[in-house]
Amino acid sequence: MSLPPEGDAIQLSKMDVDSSQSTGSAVDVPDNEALKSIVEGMASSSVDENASGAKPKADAADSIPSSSFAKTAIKKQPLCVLVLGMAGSGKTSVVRRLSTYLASARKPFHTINLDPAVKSVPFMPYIDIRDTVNYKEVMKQYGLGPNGGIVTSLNLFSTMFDDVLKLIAKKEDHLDYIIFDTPGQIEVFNWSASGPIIAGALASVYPTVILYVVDTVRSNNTQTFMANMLYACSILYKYKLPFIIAFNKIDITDCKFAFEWMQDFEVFQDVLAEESTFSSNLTRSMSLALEEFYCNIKACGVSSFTGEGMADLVEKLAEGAIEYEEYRAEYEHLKEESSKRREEEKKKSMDKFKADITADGKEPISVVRDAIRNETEMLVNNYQSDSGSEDEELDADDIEETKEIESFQSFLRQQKEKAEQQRAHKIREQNHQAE
Ligand SMILES: Nc1nc2c(ncn2[C@@H]2O[C@H](COP(=O)(O)OP(=O)(O)OP(=O)(O)O)[C@@H](O)[C@H]2O)c(=O)[nH]1
Repeated sequence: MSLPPEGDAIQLSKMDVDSSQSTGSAVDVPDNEALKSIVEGMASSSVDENASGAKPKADAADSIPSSSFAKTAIKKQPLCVLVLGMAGSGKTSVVRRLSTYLASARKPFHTINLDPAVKSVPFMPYIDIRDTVNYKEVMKQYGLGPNGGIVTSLNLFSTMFDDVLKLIAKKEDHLDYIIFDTPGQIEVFNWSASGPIIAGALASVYPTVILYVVDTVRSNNTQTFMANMLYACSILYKYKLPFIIAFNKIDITDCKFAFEWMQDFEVFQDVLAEESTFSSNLTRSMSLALEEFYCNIKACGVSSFTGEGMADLVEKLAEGAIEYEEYRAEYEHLKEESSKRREEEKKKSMDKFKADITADGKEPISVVRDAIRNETEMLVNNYQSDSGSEDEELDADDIEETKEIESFQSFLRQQKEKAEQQRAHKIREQNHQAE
């Protein structure tokens, strides 16, 4: 693990995957301590301002003393943009183009690469999963194929996502956007454990939106369009975060048709009427179900090649950030409700416990009773077996021990009687109250 030279994008530690343990042994847990030291180290290192678009250090706001009301009253938070989409839809290209656009608009941002299998990243990521998890070693050590390796790598990475949050927190005051590029296969993020962990962790701290990239050229086909929309719908309802669809590659095909299909159900039906396959019938019936989904999303057309539509996309992201506030309110409400529920459950079990406590308040009756019964039975058994052979001579120690046993037995009997009396008293009281 080595720190990048000052001025480079900061990287997480390389996960220690020891190739000598290649047969069936578990991959080492990510080196959190090393990460922590990097977090500390970051305080003194600087990030490449030009590559990442971060604000110059000598910002006017920085010259305001930290005790200043103006600086502490308004806490700026970056907008997290999770870029998802089918394989080859152009996620990475969109992240790259958006980065260029934000840099030229002097909007500070960072990019984070969550794709462990990507060969090269055409932008300078602030955090790169490949610096933490070696996906090929994961495949080797777990005996997995490429997809399993990607899923496992992302799952491993998500276990240390709190460290990623700490790294982000170090820079949050200076950032407007944090853009996350995700693995090529959408199911890796969407249906594995890591997706909800990462999205949930981000959304619980920062305004977060999902940017769903669609290949407009391929979506010209009604069935591909419907498959894309069903996927988008499942993501929207799964994460319940503000959702933006970016129809990419509009330099090849205009995305007007897609907007029409989304806005006007009949136009889509007319196109489907020209097809008579079984799948078009299925698509027809499904399109009805998606009407409500279309009302809840924002869409725009972009080209990662020409940069067309980037201004519109940034506008949609800003709307998403506003919409997120509703999510935050709901999230806070849910959090409050669940903590209330937990409190009530705690109180209920406490009451139950108190009701089961003896008069001297030391132990629940049932516990004392069971302990006494067990002890008594054990001692009586021992005593009987010991005294079974009358011919045996008892030495002084044996006599002493027998006396002790007898006296302890009598103590236990008393305790048992006391406990039984209390129990009977309690039952009487309960019956009395019931009457
Ligand atoms: N014409 C055109 N091609 C594009 C555009 N955006 C991406 N591409 C091309 O589409 C292909 C896939 O782009 P990527 O950015 O790698 O897509 P991705 O979704 O990140 O791909 P994976 O992560 O590997 O699934 C590449 O060949 C890009 O050059 C665009 O706006 N216009």
